[in-house]
Amino acid sequence: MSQHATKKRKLDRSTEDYMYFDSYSDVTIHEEMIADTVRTNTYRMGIFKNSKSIEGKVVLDVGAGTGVLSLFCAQAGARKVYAVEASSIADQAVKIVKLNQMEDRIEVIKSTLETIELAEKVDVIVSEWMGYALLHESMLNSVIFARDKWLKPGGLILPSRADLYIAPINDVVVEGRLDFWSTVKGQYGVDMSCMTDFARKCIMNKDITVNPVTVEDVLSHPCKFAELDLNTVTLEQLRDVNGSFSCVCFGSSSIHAFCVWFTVTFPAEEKALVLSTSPFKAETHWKQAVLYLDDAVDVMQDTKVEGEISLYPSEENSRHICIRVDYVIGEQKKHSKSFSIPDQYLEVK
Ligand SMILES: C[S@@+](CC[C@H](N)C(=O)[O-])C[C@H]1O[C@@H](n2cnc3c(N)ncnc32)[C@H](O)[C@@H]1O
Repeated sequence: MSQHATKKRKLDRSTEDYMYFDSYSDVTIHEEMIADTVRTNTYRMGIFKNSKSIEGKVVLDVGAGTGVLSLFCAQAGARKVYAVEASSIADQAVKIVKLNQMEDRIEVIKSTLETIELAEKVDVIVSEWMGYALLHESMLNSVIFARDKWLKPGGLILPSRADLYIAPINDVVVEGRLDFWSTVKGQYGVDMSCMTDFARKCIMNKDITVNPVTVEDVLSHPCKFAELDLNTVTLEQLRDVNGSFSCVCFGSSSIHAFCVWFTVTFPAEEKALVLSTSPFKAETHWKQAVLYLDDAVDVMQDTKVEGEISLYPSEENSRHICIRVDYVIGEQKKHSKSFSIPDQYLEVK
């Protein structure tokens, strides 16, 4: 093995958790989340629309961060909110609760959810647990743990459902980067066109890329491939969230990648409220997960794109998501490709 070779090792659970909670102890991630007005306003509305179920009730906020959702619940009339946060951002949540004069109703508990002892069961669980491609971070496991241990029978979970979508996309930026190497000769008199293959291998690799995808990039109607009911989903089911898809292309183009995104839904008396990370909606900090094919594939109007997709935790770090797509485009034979979130911490020199 060369001096520069790297290999991946499996991290133990406590190292995974240390790295994970450490990533939430800095201001940047909380700034990004609070500044994401689509996210934060939809949670705010989702909580207020359920105020009849919250008024005078006990709420558990799983992963409270700065305490923003706990404060929304207190403003919606909760009698008591347990704001559980494992990272050191909990110290800031204490200050924010005090600043808003809610210390009589919100109790910040600086601990992992899995190790807390509460004096009572709760009527409502609220949590913002979604990661890239919905399941990155595996935080939904903690919400399920909380539901099974602390939620009263018939209690409310906000949000209460999640849906996953896929669509083929064209990526003009990647197209431009690949074409670039054929333009070098015209500019400098040196032919670098043979770099195109190398560039394709580097760019269209096995990393899950998090990019904002625009409506114009999307080549078919979205296809829903999985839905999770938070009232019933089990830890076992989260080990492999999968489904099939079948899309029909709008017109002539090249498919460079699949794009995956999610919605979560808040129940409401009249119309349920949806927080969407779709490329057809306003951008959120989750953007979209982009999975590049090995090669671009030309398609025409009505070309069928079908397959199966599966999301599962990485073997090296159970908080990291992997995605496998088995797909057929038009008359092509079946292809399979597995993707993972790139992580410098998993590489040991
Ligand atoms: C996506 S952030 C959401 C923060 C906040 N609720 C908000 O909406 O701005 C998730 C937070 O949950 C915390 N968290 C994740 N899993 C947890 C667990 N098992 N126990 C306690 N805190 C947890 C993380 O440290 C992080 O601060």
